[in-house]
Order: sequence, then C-alpha cells, then structure tokens
Amino acid sequence: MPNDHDHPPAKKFKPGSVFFRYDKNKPGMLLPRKGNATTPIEVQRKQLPIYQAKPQLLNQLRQLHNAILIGETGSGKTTQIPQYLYEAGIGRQGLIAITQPRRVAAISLAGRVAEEKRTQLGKLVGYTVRFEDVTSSETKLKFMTDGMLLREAIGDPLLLRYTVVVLDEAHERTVHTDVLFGVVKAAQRRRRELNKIPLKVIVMSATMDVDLFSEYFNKSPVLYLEGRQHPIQIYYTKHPQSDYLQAALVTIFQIHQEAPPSHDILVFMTGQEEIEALARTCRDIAKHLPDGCGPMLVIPLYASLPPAQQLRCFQPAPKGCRKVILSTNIAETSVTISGIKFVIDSGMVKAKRFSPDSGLEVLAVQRVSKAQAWQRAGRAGREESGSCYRLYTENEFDSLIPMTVPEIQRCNLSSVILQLMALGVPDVMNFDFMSKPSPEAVRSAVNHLELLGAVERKEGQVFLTALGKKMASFPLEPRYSKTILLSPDYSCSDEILSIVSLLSVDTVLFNPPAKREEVLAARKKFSSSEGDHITLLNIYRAFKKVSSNKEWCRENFVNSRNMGLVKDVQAQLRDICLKLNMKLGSCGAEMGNVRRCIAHGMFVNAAELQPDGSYLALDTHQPVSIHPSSVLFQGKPAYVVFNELLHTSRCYMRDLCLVDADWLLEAAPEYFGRKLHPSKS
Ligand SMILES: Nc1ncnc2c1ncn2[C@@H]1O[C@H](COP(=O)(O)OP(=O)(O)OP(=O)(O)O)[C@@H](O)[C@H]1O
Repeated sequence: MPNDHDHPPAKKFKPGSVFFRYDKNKPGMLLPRKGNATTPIEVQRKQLPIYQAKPQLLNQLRQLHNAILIGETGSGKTTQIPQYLYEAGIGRQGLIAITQPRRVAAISLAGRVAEEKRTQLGKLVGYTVRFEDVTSSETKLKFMTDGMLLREAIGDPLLLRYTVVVLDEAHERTVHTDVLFGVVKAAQRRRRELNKIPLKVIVMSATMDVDLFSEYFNKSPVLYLEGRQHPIQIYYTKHPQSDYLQAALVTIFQIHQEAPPSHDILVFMTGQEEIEALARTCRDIAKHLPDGCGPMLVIPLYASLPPAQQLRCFQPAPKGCRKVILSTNIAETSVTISGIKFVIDSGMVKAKRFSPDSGLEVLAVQRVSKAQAWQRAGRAGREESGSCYRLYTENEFDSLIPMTVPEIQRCNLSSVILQLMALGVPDVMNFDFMSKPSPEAVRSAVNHLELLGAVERKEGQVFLTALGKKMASFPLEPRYSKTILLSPDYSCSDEILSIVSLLSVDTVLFNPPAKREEVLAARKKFSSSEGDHITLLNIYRAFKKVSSNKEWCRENFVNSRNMGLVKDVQAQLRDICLKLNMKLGSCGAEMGNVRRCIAHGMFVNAAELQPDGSYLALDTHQPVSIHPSSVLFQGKPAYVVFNELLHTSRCYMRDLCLVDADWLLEAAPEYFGRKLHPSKS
C-alpha cells in the first residue's frame, strides 16, 4: 500500500542558492549544429546528426547481421534507424521490432515516429507494452518493451514475425534486456541453421561498453555516429550536498526566478513518495513567489502512474507557465520531452538489490552510474541547447561507477528462470548470458520455484511442471500467478484477481501527509483487521459499487484513474485464466478463504512475531518490521505474509496479510516444519 512515512517531511523553502561551476574543459558534450523546435518535422529529421550518415549507415546495415550502433543522446538513433531501414526496404518481409526498457519510452517514441511518417498510431507504426497493444496487421515498425518481446518469444522462440530486432538503450541492462540478448542471439543462430529468413540484430545506446557488446554479438562491428545537434552545459555543485531534496528545490527556484518561462525543467529524483512531497512543496512555494515570477506547472512522473497520467509530461504547459517535471529514472533514457531546457540530476536512483544469502530483494536508494548521469543530461538539448545541473561535485561524479551493474546480478531471478524454462532453456546456468548471474542467485531462484511447485528435480535436472507452465502464462511474478492458479480451490478467484491487479498497479490510494487525519478517517470504513490485501479489496469493491464515481474517489483519497487501470488489468488476467480453462468464482464475504489462498501462494514471504515483539522473516531469519502504512501496524499478529520489503532506516514489510501458521504448514510442510511454532497461530 502506498505510504507517506518514508519521505522526509515537506520542507519550507529556505532562500539561498546551490553554487554550481561549469568546467569548459570537461563538459563531455560537444558543439551545436543547427535547428530549432518550430521547424517542420521533415526538416527536423534532416537536421539530426544521423541524417548526414544515412547512406553509409544503410550501406553497412544492409550487409551486416549484427551491428552495434553508438551515438550521442539525441542524435536520432531511435526515431530514425527504424524508418531508414523501412524506407530502404531492409527487412520488409517481416516486422521491425524496436525494444525499450520502459513503457513510457515505447509509447512516446511510437507516437513521434507515427507523426514523422504522418500516419495514425497503430497502423504502420505501433507499440505493445504490458496490458496494451496498439498495433494492427498493417504495423511494420513496432515499438515494444523488452519484456513484451520476451513474452512473444515463449510462443515463437525463433521470432519469425520479425526480420529486424533493434535492441535500444542496451546499456540499461534490465533483466529483460539481458535475457532478450540471449534469446535473440539464439533465434538468429537457429534461423540460420534452419535456412529461414535471417534475423538482423542492431544494438544501440549512447553509453555502452562497446567491447563487451561487440564480443557477445559475434564480434559484431561497431558503428560510431558522430556529433550532437545541440550543446549541453554541465554544472556541478561546488560542495557536496548533504540533502539532495533541498538542493533540488533550491535549484528549481533559482532557475524559475531567472530563466524565461518557456524553458522547462526536468528533475531526476528517486521515487514516488519523494516526488510527491517535492511536488507539494514546489506548488506551495510557487503560490507565494514575488511578482514577476510566472506560474509553475508541476508534473510528477513515475512508473506506477497510469499511462495517461505519465503522458501528461509530454503536453506543453500553458503559455507563460513553466513546466517542472519531477521524475524517477523512467524519463532517463530514450524520451524527448518538448520544452525541456534544464535537467537537474540528484545523482541518486532507487534500485533493486538482492542478496542470495538472505534470499531478500530490497529496493534501496543509491548513487547513479556515470552512464546514467550522461543519459539524464541527454534529456536536455534535444530541441535546442540545454543545461544539466548535477547536484553533486565533479569529484563525486568522477568516483561514480562507469556502468550500472546489470539487474540480473542484483535481483531475484525466479521470474526470469521461469520464463527461460518456458522458453525451453533447460539449463539456465548454461544460458548464453552476457553477464552471468551468480550460481547462488540461480540456486536460490530454482529453490523458490521448486517450493512454489513450478519446477521439479529429476536425476539432478530441473524440469518445468504443468503448474509452472501455466504460471509462465501470466505476465506476473511467480508467487502472484501461483496464487491466481490456486484460487479456484478456495472459490475466491474474483477476489484474488482483484487483489493481484491492485498490487500490480500499486498506487491506488492517495496519502497526502497534510491531510493525514482526514485520510485515516476515510480509510477507517474499509480498514480490515485481516490486513492490507483485504482492506484494498474492500476499497475496490466500494469503488465498483459507486460505479467509479469521481466525487467518491476524491472524498476517499482513492486514485480513480489507477482504479480504472486495475479494472483493465483484472480483465486481462481473467482472459488468461479463461484460456487456461479455470473455473472462476467468488467467495463473497468469506475472507478467510482469500487469506488462506494468499498464504498458500505467497508463503515464502512469511514473517513470525518474536517474544520481544519484533518480527523475523521465516525464510531468511532477517529482522523485519511492519511498515507504518499497514493497517496491521498497531496490532501484533503472530504470522503475516507480506508483499515486499522496503529498505530505509529499517527493513519494512509492506502490504501485509494476516495468516494462520497452520496454513503455512499446509502450503509447504517440509519447508515450514523446521521453521514454525504453530502453537502461536
Ligand atoms: N516527441 C518528440 N518531440 C519533439 N522532438 C522529438 C521527439 N522525439 C524525438 N525528437 C527529436 O528527435 C531527436 C532524436 O531523438 P531520438 O530519440 O531518435 O534520439 P536518440 O539518438 O535515440 O537519443 P537517446 O540516445 O537519448 O535515446 C531529439 O533530440 C529531438 O530533437
């Protein structure tokens, strides 16, 4: 459940300044060429640095099966390469897929390329992201998240619909991209062996380890694209900043007081709570600025916002008003946001960290890599010159790691391994990973899947079970798909589908700290002593009962758009269930069944109350605490299962469900036999 306890309290704006310096000798960014934002789109295309290189590029790309393309941010790689290929008739026998690590990039790029080609989105140019497919039989240029191409590969490992796959923003090294590298490489090889139409693979980024990529993709040639269209000045703080939130705030208003209102600002922060808090503070301050300071439109941008709300950042601000976008790293790569002249980079990012020893995956705030810092800077200077204010010193920048550690080496691998096994990869350790995950992490994930019944071992080999095959049909973490698949046994599929959809969308509630008392009063009506899952379900049921009434949502601090999205997700999950011939039903008000089903699906995330009032995660014996946002915060239930762990000052369990020890024992007798004290339940 969303919380309002982990961000610092909204701060009063202290007049003052953050001092920056600009080192001309170390900008890393080059000289301008030409162009401006009001130029017609055809002319804009021709002004991109890539245009100069078009004939040579096409010449090379026509011949090569693999190519690594490296070019500065904004040089035109993502928007132009697919069009050049298409216009030159390369790969015409099939589709050209362009993968992106994030959905917001896939959607906005498809929109831009459709506009450049003067066609309606969904026709020649389309996109596919989780729970949304805007393509048709006419689509030839298909922007998609890497996760979606991976899902397609489960049904079609040779990716026969595609003649070209462009793996964009390869430096991001998400789990999906890394697995996709191996899948695409294998498809390419198999197609050659089977004499099928060849698959061309183009890997692109502005900031990647070219040697590593070239070596991995069969010593592929590296094509360097020179130059950038507009210059970006980089500023560093003179002194280290102890509080990047405060530094961001001061910098936003320094710029706001000095720069023309049409110059918009993009600020990189770490997460939703922090962004919402900063947004509130900015709006408050903006109301009380001296005359002469224009209005400010503050737009939050983070992954769990519904797509329509995310896309608001692309709309221009009203005339005379400055747009300030406060974003997580979802706007870090690929996107062009019109009007952005200034980027403010906190230098921090929230990222997953996994410890195979403890088996726990936690989200924690950490420093960005140099590659990320350059990508962030690259969001300015796309339509004209720009500036990037780094809220850290140049020395601090120099000490950053060059590239982000691949996610596959720092996350729980159970989802990936399930997908790989569904793809028919028998020995995951021998899968052709660009960077291998640690054997402990693979072992821990296989154990997890075995506990869930998704895989089994026979004669030292690991096999996918029938249940595992079904689990892989859902675009969800294995424990969620397992819970859904179990739900008919407890006659509570409607409830479980609602709960899983609510958890997949995750910010269905508003928790403005300034209205804490009102929020608590409104929530009381729905609050369940059985935990957060049931409380969420109560809210969702009430939402449906009032037919999604907006006024009701406002009164109850419910995010009506996100609730709408929950409905969509639920409908899609239901479709998958029906395809699997599951009998779906409801248990009405009998929540015991629902909790029991949750206990059976999510038992690996169980925690036990200790005699001293603290909690221990049963799997790993790690001390954990109930997050203050949970409805179970005041109580001391003997056993709970939790949805995720958040690492701030402590390790907090979020989204908890009250369970009986007996249910945990039923779910995994051997596993819990050693760990539980059922007398306490
Ligand atoms: N939605 C848009 N609105 C306005 N201009 C755009 C838009 N998308 C792209 N452009 C223009 O096209 C240029 C090239 O964008 P493109 O995404 O192709 O660059 P890129 O080389 O792939 O950059 P990156 O490495 O940052 O993804 C941008 O710098 C901008 O000038």
